[in-house]
Amino acid sequence: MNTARDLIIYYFSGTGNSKQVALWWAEATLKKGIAARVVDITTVTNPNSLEINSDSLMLIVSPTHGFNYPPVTIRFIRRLPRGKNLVVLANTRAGLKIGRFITPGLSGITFMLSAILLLSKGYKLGGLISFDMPSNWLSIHPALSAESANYIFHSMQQKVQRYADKLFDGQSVFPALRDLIQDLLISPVAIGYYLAGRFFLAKSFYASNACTSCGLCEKNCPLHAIKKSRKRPYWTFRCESCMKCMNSCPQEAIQTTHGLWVLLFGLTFLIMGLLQPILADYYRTFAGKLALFTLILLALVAILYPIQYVLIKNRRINAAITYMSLTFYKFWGRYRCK
Ligand SMILES: Cc1cc2nc3c(=O)[nH]c(=O)nc-3n(C[C@H](O)[C@H](O)[C@H](O)COP(=O)(O)O)c2cc1C
Repeated sequence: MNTARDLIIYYFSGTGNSKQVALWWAEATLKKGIAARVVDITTVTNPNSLEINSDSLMLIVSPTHGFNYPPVTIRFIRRLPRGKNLVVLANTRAGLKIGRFITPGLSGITFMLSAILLLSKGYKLGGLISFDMPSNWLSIHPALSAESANYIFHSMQQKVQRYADKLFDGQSVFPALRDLIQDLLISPVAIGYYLAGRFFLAKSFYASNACTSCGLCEKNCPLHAIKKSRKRPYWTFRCESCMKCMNSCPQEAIQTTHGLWVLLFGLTFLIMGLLQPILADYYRTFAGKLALFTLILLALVAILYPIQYVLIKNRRINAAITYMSLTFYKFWGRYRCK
């Protein structure tokens, strides 16, 4: 039997999946007669000053973004005080339903990096568990149907109960280790996303003509990444693409600029071609080419996003960009965690 006197659950959640998993854990823990507390990490201003009882069991739940915990979660773990507590790491991933099967998402370096950070602070690892919740990554795929999402929900709630039972019976709860090989294989992409990809994605959002300037996206952004200028939302580089804004906008006015992605990639390749005679040394290796491509792409994003922001105030230009956004079309839908 695990001897923890209570469970403290720290979570980050964009669209509600990780929050839901945190709440299921609290419920399962309370059923065992053990106290449970659920804390949203975005409400903790200084993790370093947290006073955590040495015999409390800790659970951290967060989505996976680009095969890693998002920066907000890593920052939280990095800033935790030193401690000797047992910590269980959990992530929620992109689950899809095919027939009766729930296909697993990919964790990449999610657990490796966080485990190293925690162990270096003196914590002990009590478990590593992934929960394949309905995918919320609507910049790249349409929303799951309500029926598929409900099926996945039901299955993951049972998984929480199963692992809570095991954990409090003192059994090993490291099922995520089974994914180690595929996680190691995907780790270069995880590093690439963390260093560069997320900045590109953060600048793919804009508000279409349907925006009523209600301010909800700005008010509810967990990372305070949206600013409003002349009544329209503007996404800063603080954005971690958690999808809360897009999935909860009452007008479904927040879109991803898919059409402009194509133009942006085209422009980046064009500049790469023009620079080749000058920077021939960088073109000799794949790593050199990739680094250059990424730098040019990010520089273009930084320059063109403010220009796009001004241009989309023109209703015709806005409409043209919107017709090139897959997220605008009805079939794409939105993901709302129930
Ligand atoms: C920007 C972004 C990146 C994502 N990357 C991954 C990933 O690498 N692997 C994965 O399995 N799921 C990935 N997902 C899916 C989410 O991790 C998953 O839907 C999660 O349950 C969302 O949790 P939340 O509702 O608490 O924010 C990604 C989602 C987003 C928005």
